[in-house]
Amino acid sequence: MNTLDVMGISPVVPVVVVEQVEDAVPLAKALRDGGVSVIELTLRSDVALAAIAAIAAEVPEVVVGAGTVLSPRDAESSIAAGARFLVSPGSPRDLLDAAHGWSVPWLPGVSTATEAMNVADAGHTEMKFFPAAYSGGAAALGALADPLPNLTFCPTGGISPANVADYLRLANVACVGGSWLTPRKMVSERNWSAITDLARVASALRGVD
Ligand SMILES: O=C(O)C(=O)C[C@H](O)[C@H](O)COP(=O)(O)O
Repeated sequence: MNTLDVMGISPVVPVVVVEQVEDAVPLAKALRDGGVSVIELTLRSDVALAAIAAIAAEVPEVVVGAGTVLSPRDAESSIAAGARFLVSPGSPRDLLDAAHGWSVPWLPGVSTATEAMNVADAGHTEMKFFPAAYSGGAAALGALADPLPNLTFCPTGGISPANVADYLRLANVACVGGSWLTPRKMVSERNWSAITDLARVASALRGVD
């Protein structure tokens, strides 16, 4: 599976924080049942790697990746746990160098034309635009398409049902990332059917034809 394959699974990639490892599998199934078969599970909790491993083993039809990959060590431990892709908020040199050795796709983060050009120079044509809403939003991202037509983005950060369509209609956007499919309260209450409902709405969104 290459980076564009991962980006093509769902118009919205849920960005998830799992605090209790036993929530990982029902959460993945709830998203799947709503038509969202991809998860960016952030390394922002102590159980994140265990949660990735549980989903990879028990819900293999859902493509689970690791988010908040800040170091080569994060990347290696995520791949060892079963992550099938990696996402970072930025694109520092140590990650760009180490990425050549990774066996799974990686979305480095950028928020400016210069960063996007550096990442492209390192061989990546797909990247995360972060934090999207605070870096000029859909208008800024759309404006990058003229000078950088070969690059494809997954904008993330401040995207919601209210503005998601502005991003998905851009020619240089393959998917968006967002935390709104798995609100913290719904997860802590284990309200899986409500998460399935949110996923169903998101999976029906359309990108550029
Ligand atoms: O953890 C990371 O690596 C991140 O890059 C942060 C996420 O992308 C945002 O937490 C998602 O943003 P919201 O949808 O605005 O909540």
